[in-house]
Amino acid sequence: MEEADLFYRQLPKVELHAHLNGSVSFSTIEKLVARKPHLNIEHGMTAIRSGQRRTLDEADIPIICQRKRRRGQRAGCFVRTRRRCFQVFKVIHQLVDTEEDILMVAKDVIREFAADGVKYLELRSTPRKEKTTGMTKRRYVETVIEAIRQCKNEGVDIEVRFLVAVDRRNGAEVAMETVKLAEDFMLSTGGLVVGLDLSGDPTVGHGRDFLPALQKAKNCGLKLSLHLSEVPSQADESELLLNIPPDRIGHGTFLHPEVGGSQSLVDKVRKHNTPLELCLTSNVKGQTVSSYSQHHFLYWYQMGHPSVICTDDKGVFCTDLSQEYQLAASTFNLSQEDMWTLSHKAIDCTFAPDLQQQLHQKWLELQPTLFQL
Ligand SMILES: CNc1ncnc2c1ncn2[C@@H]1O[C@H](COP(=O)(O)O)[C@@H](O)[C@H]1O
Repeated sequence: MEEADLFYRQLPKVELHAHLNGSVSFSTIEKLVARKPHLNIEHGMTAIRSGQRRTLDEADIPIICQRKRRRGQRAGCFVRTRRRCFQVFKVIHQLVDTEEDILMVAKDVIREFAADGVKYLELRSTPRKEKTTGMTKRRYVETVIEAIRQCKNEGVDIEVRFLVAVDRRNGAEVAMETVKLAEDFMLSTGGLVVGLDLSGDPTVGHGRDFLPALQKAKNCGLKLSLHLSEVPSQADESELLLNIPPDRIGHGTFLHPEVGGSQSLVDKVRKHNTPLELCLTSNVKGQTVSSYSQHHFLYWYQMGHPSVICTDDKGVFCTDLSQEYQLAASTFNLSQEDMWTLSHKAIDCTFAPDLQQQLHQKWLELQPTLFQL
């Protein structure tokens, strides 16, 4: 491992934007595929490798076609290259449809983040009911919580909290039910469930439909992390959602005036000092940002606004948090000390105020050895 790789791996980090099923690694996918060979799923269908890009919308897919048997080739399923980002999640959901799968996936993801030097992780996931296997939304959340507890008992060196996710595709009524579920778990898990996420295909539905559910969540003490302006032309929606206001913003790619947002949106974000969760590789591979150097990280970072580097979907986008830190440093010419400060400041953006002092302490303990490398 090169010295710079080692530095970013050993740098203590905070991950605040990680979708559980988007974070499933290659080795876990292999275990899932072995459990469900009848699905004929190949790894190329669950990840977007380097050099590959996908647009975010999921319309006019899947184009899962039967491959004609040619000499030297296995028959089976393949997906045409124009498959889009959100289709990939549907494939992963087919593979992860029992409590046993969720437990394995969540434990593997937690261990992998820990091995990557992440000391505090906020996982988010959409509770799913699966008729065929009998999994309920409540059991789904209970199983993720069980995975977090088991990792803790096994001594994995990471603190984990959970955000219950609302998928915008499922509409306002389901969103309200999800808030109720999140509230129940916030009260019954001793602080492991800390908030609510609004995510899903940003081109589907309108944020105004979710205002009552989001407001209810906020009123009952859940922290709000909202995907906002992830795609262009959502200024009206962002304006409405920023009025709540959220506690953190996912992506915020098109908030600023240079990319079709507005100064009024930027002013709102700045007024509340709302941290942004920024996911470089996800945005480049999802084609909402044309290249790393064009990423809006620089806009907010130069302003001194709280900006936290995150992975989004480390499995789907074939990345990890160390790599994202390293990419940001090399793209924007930032020093290792700058990246240290960035990871340290991320502690103040977590939804676990009870842990912040302990995390600051940990960072200070690790600092001398890190800079001796
Ligand atoms: C690429 N940027 C993104 N924008 C919006 N939502 C995203 C996302 N990446 C993932 N998700 C949301 O997370 C789900 C998968 O994890 P869970 O099944 O919930 O654990 C996706 O179905 C989508 O709703």
